[in-house]
Amino acid sequence: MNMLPLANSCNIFVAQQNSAPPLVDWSGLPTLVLLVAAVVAATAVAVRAVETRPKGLPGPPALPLLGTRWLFWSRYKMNKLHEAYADMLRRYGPVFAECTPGGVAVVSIADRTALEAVLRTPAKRPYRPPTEIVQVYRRSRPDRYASTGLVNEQGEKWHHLRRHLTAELTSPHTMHSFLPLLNSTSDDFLALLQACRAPDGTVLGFDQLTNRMGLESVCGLMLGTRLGFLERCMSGRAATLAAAVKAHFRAQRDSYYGAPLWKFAPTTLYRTFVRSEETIHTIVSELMEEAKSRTKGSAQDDGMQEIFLRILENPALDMRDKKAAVIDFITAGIETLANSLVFLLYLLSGRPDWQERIRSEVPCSGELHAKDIAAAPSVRAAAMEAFRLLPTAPFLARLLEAPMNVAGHKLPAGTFVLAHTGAACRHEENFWRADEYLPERWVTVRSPHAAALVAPFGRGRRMCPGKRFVESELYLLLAKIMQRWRVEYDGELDIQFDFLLSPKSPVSLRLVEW
Ligand code: HEM
Repeated sequence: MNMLPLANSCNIFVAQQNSAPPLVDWSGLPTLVLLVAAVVAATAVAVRAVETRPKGLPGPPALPLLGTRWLFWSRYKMNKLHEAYADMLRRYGPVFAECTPGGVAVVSIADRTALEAVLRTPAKRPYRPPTEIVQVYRRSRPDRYASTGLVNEQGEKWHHLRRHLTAELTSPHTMHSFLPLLNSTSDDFLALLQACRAPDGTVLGFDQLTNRMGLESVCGLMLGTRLGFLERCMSGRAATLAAAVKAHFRAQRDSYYGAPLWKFAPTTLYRTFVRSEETIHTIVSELMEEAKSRTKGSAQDDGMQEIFLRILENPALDMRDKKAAVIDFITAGIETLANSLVFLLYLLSGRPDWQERIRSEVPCSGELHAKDIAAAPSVRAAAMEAFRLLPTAPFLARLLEAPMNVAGHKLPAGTFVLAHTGAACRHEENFWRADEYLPERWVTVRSPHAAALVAPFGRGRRMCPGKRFVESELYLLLAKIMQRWRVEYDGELDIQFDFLLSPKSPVSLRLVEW
């Protein structure tokens, strides 16, 4: 997802109306005119940056031209953004405002009542601020992109894409049909783990192996075929794709929180982003072509093939949108899934008793069916609790559709809001022993228990369409790992913000025979 759900640029209104090429052509502009224009623009922006914070809202001081972004270049580190927000929520309270260099207020909310109100708002076409760098690049490539894609589009265009692209992905029938393939993919993943285990059970670079699992399973789901990313020696193509996805997320983070120079000149950041986007496009296009030629002549009618084929065959969609959708689904699925699995196992390593409990609830070996998972509430509780404590998307971005009163502050329609669900879930007012990993709270509820705040896949009509698939996969993988090994991890996992919360690579954990 470019996750997309996270913070994004605020110059979106301008960018949306302006389909001019992204980068200024400096060569034809006399320097003096340019300088005068820059000074006038800078003065206007500086005045706005200081003025636009909603009245009475606390927050860090905004500087001319920089807004509050200077904080991410001085006091805080961009790769520790989750800690930066935790610190700001402590300093300024559960509702505070930042200012972008463009002078737009971004209101952070971690107050329960306000969060519930924002997440409950029943918008028909919820507006999630797009990632500007993706938008700018895709608009500069009309040969490849008919739109900026499901993740970044808004309004009717978004609704059209969502309606035509996600029905298969979100259907229980599809997931049911996909389960046998998911079983065999998970078995191959376990075989890979086994092959990479040292004699004491240590698996070095576990996160990279889970990335390959994410890649294989999401490609399997979208393209209807196994691609071999779980073979012992990873192909150069898989490694390149995984690296490009990581670079893609990081570049989105830096484009938002770093200096916005990429908007004016083709900086290294912009070029890195373009390279990652083009690498992903090229590799996924190849995979799609290969999958298409494989499906020719094979009249297999299973749920997973339907996703790919139905997207390709849908006459209501432009071919470029179909391709972009498969690319976006694959990009959205790899890291999110891998990070969630690492977080889940890391947290469980501190609860050997809960691992025993899972093991006692699942069959000893063999293929697992939906009914086996349904009969193992401890599996679902373990995953839910990991999503509460370490969600890979710790906040959701929205533009308010209507004015809203938030903790005594009047926010006008159109306000850019960051809903900090992750931070609110760690608050003692919202959860009993909030900072502890206690899966039992999802079996026997202990007050306080603000379950509505746990929103790892977002909320409302823009909620993640991969949710059903991810849940099936995480449950299955966890059950299969627990069938075979218990998990151990020494020390504390180092977590960083790569536009998603991610474990700092490489992660080593131990898979020990029962
Ligand atoms: C653990 C795995 C995943 C997590 C935690 C996750 C989380 C999210 C979140 C938080 C959002 C934003 C929702 C909102 O704004 O309300 C989102 C959107 C999205 N996700 Fe996921 N996701 C995951 C996996 C996937 C997978 C596997 C796919 C595709 C197969 C996918 C495709 C998308 C798409 C296309 C969107 C944009 C939807 C829209 O704007 O209409 N995600 N995801």
